[in-house]
Amino acid sequence: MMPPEQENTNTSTTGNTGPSSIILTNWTETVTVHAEPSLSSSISNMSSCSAQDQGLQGQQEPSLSRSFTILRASLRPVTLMFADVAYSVCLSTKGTGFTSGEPKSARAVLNGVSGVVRPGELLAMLGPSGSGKTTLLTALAGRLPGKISGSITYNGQAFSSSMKRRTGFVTQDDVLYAHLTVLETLTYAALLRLPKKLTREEKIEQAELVIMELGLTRCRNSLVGGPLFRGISGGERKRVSIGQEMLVNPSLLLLDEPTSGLDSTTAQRIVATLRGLARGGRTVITTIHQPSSRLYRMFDKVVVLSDGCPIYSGQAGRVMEYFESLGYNPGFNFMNPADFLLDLANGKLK
Ligand SMILES: Nc1ncnc2c1ncn2[C@@H]1O[C@H](COP(=O)(O)OP(=O)(O)OP(=O)(O)O)[C@@H](O)[C@H]1O
Repeated sequence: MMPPEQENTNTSTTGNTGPSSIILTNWTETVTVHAEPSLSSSISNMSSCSAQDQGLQGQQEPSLSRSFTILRASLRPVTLMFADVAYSVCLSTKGTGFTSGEPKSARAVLNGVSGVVRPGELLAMLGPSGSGKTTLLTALAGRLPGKISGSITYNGQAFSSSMKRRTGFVTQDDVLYAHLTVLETLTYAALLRLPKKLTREEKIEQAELVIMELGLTRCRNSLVGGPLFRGISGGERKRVSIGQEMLVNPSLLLLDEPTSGLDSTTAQRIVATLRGLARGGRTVITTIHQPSSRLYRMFDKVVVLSDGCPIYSGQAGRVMEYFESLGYNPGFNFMNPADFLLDLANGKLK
């Protein structure tokens, strides 16, 4: 099955999302308006706040507007294009694999995957377990070892160290220190990762802003916790991990299963956050398992993988129309498109 559209390969940004109207405007607004903002309401303001931002500039503390300007300047629109991406892993055919003379066989993990994501867009990768979502995400983040065939470009260029600095990657398994509080975790991340141009106070301020933006105020002084003692909840952990990447204001943000194990309301808040980050001028890509139709509607684009092969890559809203044109009919009108796609990817619909 072929992807439905060969997307135009020019690298211009979409619509009105440029570096001049980014999420950080919302952070300042949140600080001035809410003690503990509702995430969805703060997110809903994101894409339209450049005018408000200008209005607020005069009222802000000097340090806040300075750090805001420095971070805003670091945002660069990134158009990510991947074409015909294929990747194989070497497997030992017998024995333990510890001796170099053993015969090896290759297993294709990705096969001919293409797509394009522009600034302002949120792309979701769907597919059954083992279909290659994490492998593709890791490849797009420039972190996959070994040879990848096909092409992956960032504004038409290969992955570079400057692109690496502008990329945020949230892995499925977080690496957080159990004995630190949420505030300490994000403050240390800010002190270590924010540019030297910012003062210590400005960096701490950014950590506080991210806490508010992600609705973590209630647990800001709670220990993160771990396997040996209980700390913050699973959803809060995910948001702390996302916050660590949000702090550095990445232009390209990739997340592996940010909603796994979460209730539908928390999952919706996280996807709303991601959409808000995209609308602020970023390029956002996430893998996701079994999204509800409410979540599905928040995606701009989807790539659906089945055993490493793409069965769809394009606009999320046109998926049903595309498969209907191929003769695949869900049979009733109110089906969650994600359920339909996963049935297709699992080979349940013939
Ligand atoms: N280095 C490797 N060595 C062997 N097999 C690998 C390697 N990397 C990936 N695979 C295999 O490739 C397939 C795709 O893995 P991947 O983690 O990308 O799937 P996924 O769609 O993200 O799965 P899940 O939803 O369960 O996380 C799996 O069958 C996995 O076992």
